[in-house]
Amino acid sequence: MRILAINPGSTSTKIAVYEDTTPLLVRNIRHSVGELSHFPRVIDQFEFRKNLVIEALKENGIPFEFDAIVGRGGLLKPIPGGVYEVNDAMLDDITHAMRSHACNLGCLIASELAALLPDCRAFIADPGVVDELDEIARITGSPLMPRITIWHALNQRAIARRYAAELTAASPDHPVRYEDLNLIICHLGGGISVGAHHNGRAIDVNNALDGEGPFSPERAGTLPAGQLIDLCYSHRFRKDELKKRISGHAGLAAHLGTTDIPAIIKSIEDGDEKAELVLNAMIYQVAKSIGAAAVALFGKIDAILLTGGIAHSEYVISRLKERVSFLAPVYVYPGEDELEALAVNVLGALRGELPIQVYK
Ligand SMILES: Nc1ncnc2c1ncn2[C@@H]1O[C@H](COP(=O)(O)OP(=O)(O)O)[C@@H](O)[C@H]1O
Ligand SMILES: CCCC(=O)OP(=O)(O)O
Repeated sequence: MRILAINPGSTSTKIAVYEDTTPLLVRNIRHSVGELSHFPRVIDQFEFRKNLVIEALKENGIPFEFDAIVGRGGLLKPIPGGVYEVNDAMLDDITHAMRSHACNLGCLIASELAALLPDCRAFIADPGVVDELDEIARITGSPLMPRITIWHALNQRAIARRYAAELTAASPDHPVRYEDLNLIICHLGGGISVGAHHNGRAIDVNNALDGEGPFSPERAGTLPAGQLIDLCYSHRFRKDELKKRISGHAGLAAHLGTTDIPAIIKSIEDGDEKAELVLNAMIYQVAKSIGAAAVALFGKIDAILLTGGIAHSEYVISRLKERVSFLAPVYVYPGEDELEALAVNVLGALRGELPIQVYK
């Protein structure tokens, strides 16, 4: 089976081609804040990102022949995890999605490219709206505003399974499954999500997109609600501009004008005190979220797993470990397994080993 996996993130477009479980191509195309600022809305990046995928295939001599195309995404209604075939209801909900994020493009690009080929099917797997919250975690102080989650479901699960597989490989007589573990998993990407996983379910995890949790390279995280309301009525910003102050032009992008962590660390080394304070504040907020997840798990934690692009950074990881290592052993999985997870999920579905769910 030949599978094309497409993962549009807030700061990158990642693609991979798999022949069954063998990767034939893996590409990570990074996008600067300036490059994406030309597009008023994320949905306007559709042609740009689709063409990047087609060009990457051409440049690497990969023929446009696939059994399935799978995209990460999108921000649908809350649904159980798993593999879903793209259908009209999904495309309609994505096209009219209330929330904007690059992962919405994954579903749209997969669908459009699959339609160019006879017998090629389009899928998504474990989108960011996978919802397994404990009921107690949904309640906020306002009945008007129950909590929802938007998070790196695909990668957090993939990393959890990888950790369990590593434990099993180390002690084959004592096989361990993700479903046996209590884990805190922190994805450090353009957005940052911190999940409390209890026996294979993310019972609590922040909404990494819409103003909840730690701030991140391009998200505001939790904001002071009163000040936000005052800003809404200040006539200083239009609604779409204010939304960008929560997701897009927020976090490190708003404070420092870049989401590029290596560049920020370089300027800290060159003596930029503002950059140092802001990056350290982001690390501090992530550590506090990990502490909150520890409480959700009653302090019974097998491991803390740190993943995402920023987990490549020794600067960030060493400072995070300093604050959270007292809770549980910390393991680092730099980058993500999202492309492989997309391909493996779809392969399982095409082989009849995993159910293909229908989005309604
Ligand atoms: N080698 C690296 N060292 C430190 N930070 C990195 C490295 N590579 C990527 N990053 C940072 O990781 C973030 C993007 O993470 P990623 O998981 O790719 O996110 P997304 O899917 O949101 O685009 C960016 O802020 C980027 O600067
Ligand atoms: C879909 C929400 C998860 C998220 O924030 O993803 P990115 O880090 O890729 O922006």
